[in-house]
Order: sequence, then structure tokens, then C-alpha cells
Amino acid sequence: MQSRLTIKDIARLSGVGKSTVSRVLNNESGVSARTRERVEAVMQQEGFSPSRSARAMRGQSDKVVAIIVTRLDSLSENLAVQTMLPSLYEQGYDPIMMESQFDPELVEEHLGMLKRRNIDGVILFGFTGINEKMLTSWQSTLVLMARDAKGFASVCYDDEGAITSLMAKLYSQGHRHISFLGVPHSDVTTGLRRHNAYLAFCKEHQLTPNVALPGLAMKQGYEHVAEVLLPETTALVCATDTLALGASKYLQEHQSNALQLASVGNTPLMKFLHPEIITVDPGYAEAGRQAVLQLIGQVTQDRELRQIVIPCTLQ
Ligand SMILES: O=P(O)(O)OC[C@H]1O[C@H](O[C@H]2O[C@H](CO)[C@@H](O)[C@H](O)[C@H]2O)[C@H](O)[C@@H](O)[C@@H]1O
Repeated sequence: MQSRLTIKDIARLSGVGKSTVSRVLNNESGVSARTRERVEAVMQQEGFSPSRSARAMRGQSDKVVAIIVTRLDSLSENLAVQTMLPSLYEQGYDPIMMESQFDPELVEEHLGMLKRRNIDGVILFGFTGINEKMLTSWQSTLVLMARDAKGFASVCYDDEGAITSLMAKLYSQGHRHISFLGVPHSDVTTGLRRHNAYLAFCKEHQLTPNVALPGLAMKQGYEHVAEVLLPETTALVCATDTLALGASKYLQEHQSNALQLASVGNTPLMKFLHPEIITVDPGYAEAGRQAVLQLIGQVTQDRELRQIVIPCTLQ
């Protein structure tokens, strides 16, 4: 059986470059009528139709939704995306994946490109620096993940509840010297809200707080955990599984295995490597499902812009 022809093959058979074929497919200017006719004739002769994903990238598919994650290597975002994709396929939508790297300018660029390509809707993993103004033209066709914004649909996690339930569990086990490893306050949800929930619990139960806020990276957990280890510390709450994985590597290397760790995430990697760590599941998978339901509702039925908070579950 002959394998599927690509744009490169069409370019070769027509005697033009790939970009010219691409322009013809996109109906863009900059191609003479003669060349356009030649390329179209070759495509017709060869029965060429661009792949589904290639058409989706150009906004030529009937139904296309973009998912803009902050990091392609984020364990938590991947869990949400894993439930988004089958829900989108089920509804006949082609997804396009993009990455923002926590850069608001990159988000603006992506959104501009998606607008020009007439994409049906966007699921955007939000972060500090994203503001309502840059999202205005998407108000009815966008769902924000992990952040809320006035006038926009969103799916958020219960950041305070997640930390409070971990602290309550450790407290019920008799721990009275519980340290906290988290994320700087410039990150409002994973950083500020989770840290504040830890401080509030300490205040209410007259515990002495002991904190370091290095960041989201596993290496930061590894490098900074020593700062919160006092001789009396018996437990450590980490704002994320990733931080806890870094901290746990350090603790193993320094034979500090007596410390009880707890973290927010309940990711498969954590459950596999460290089933002894207490985790709380913020509901990433459910958040992914809810985001797609919300977005498709907005796009097809004018659904109201809801602000959904997924309840967390102590494991
Ligand atoms: O280490 P990860 O598996 O990536 O999990 C860390 C946290 O990631 C998410 O928060 C971060 O990204 C959000 C966008 O998805 C952003 O709004 C937030 O400010 C970042 O901290 C996730 O929402 C958290 O639950 C994870 O703990």
C-alpha cells in the first residue's frame, strides 16, 4: 500500500517549495495563479488531503480547541490534559497543544495566532501576569485553569483546603513540629494561598511555623529542604508533589527517614515511588473533564461563565 503523501511530497511533485504548498492550502496571497493551479492539480491528481492535525493547526478543521499549558513537563497539568483530550475527541473537537512557560507575552502571541485562525475555543492554564485585558476578546470561548478572573469561566483547585487537610491529618497523628516547603507569594495559588493556609493552621493550633518558599522545581525541593529541618521537626508539608520528590531524595541521602512527608498532588509518580508519603488529590483529572464540559457548553449552547472549584480529597 502506498504511504500517505505529505506536503513535502506535493512540493516535490509540483516543483515548488513546502511554504508555497502551505500558502496554497491556507489560501494565502503570494502565490501566482499559475503556480496555485499547478499545485492544486497535483493535489487533486494524488488525492492529497492534509492530515487532521495539520488542518487543525491551520484552523481548517471544523472544530478546533487549543490547550495552552504552562509547562509540558508539569505532572499536575498533564493529569488534567489527560482527561481533556478524550472528552474533546468524543465531542468531535481536534485539540492543539501549546506551552506558555509562564510568559504572558507568549500567551498573547499564541492567542493572537489562534484568533487569526478562527479557533473555536481555548483552555488556558492561568498564572500570575495573565490579566483580564489580554483575554477580553475570548471571554465567551475561554476557560481558565487553576486561576479565576472576573467575568471569565474557570476551573480552580481548593488550595487552602488541600493544605488544611494535610495539616489536620498530621496533627491527628500527634505531630506538633510541622515544617512547610512551598512556593514564593508571587504565585498566588500554589504559593500564597497554600502558605497562608499552613500559617492559619499553625496559628489556630498554636504551632510554631517553620517555612522555606523556594519555588516549583524538584531541584529546589532538594536544595532547600535542609533549611526547614530543625532537631524537633517530625513532619514536613510540601506545597506540591514535585517539591516533595526533591525533598525526599535529600532526606534519603542524609538518612533522615524518620520524618513524615505530606504533599499536594497525589500524582502517579509519587504514589509509585513513595506510597508512604501522605498526599491530597486536588482533582486534576476531574478539573480536565469539567473544563471541557464548560468550554463546549459555552461554544455550543451559550452556557453561563461558571467559576468551578474542584474539591480536594485526602488519600
Ligand atoms: O509540579 P507540578 O506537577 O507541575 O505541580 C505544581 C503545581 O502546578 C500547578 O500550579 C502551577 O501552574 C498553574 C497553572 O497550571 C499556575 O496557575 C500556578 O500558579 C502554578 O503554581 C497546579 O495548579 C498546582 O496544583 C500544582 O501543585
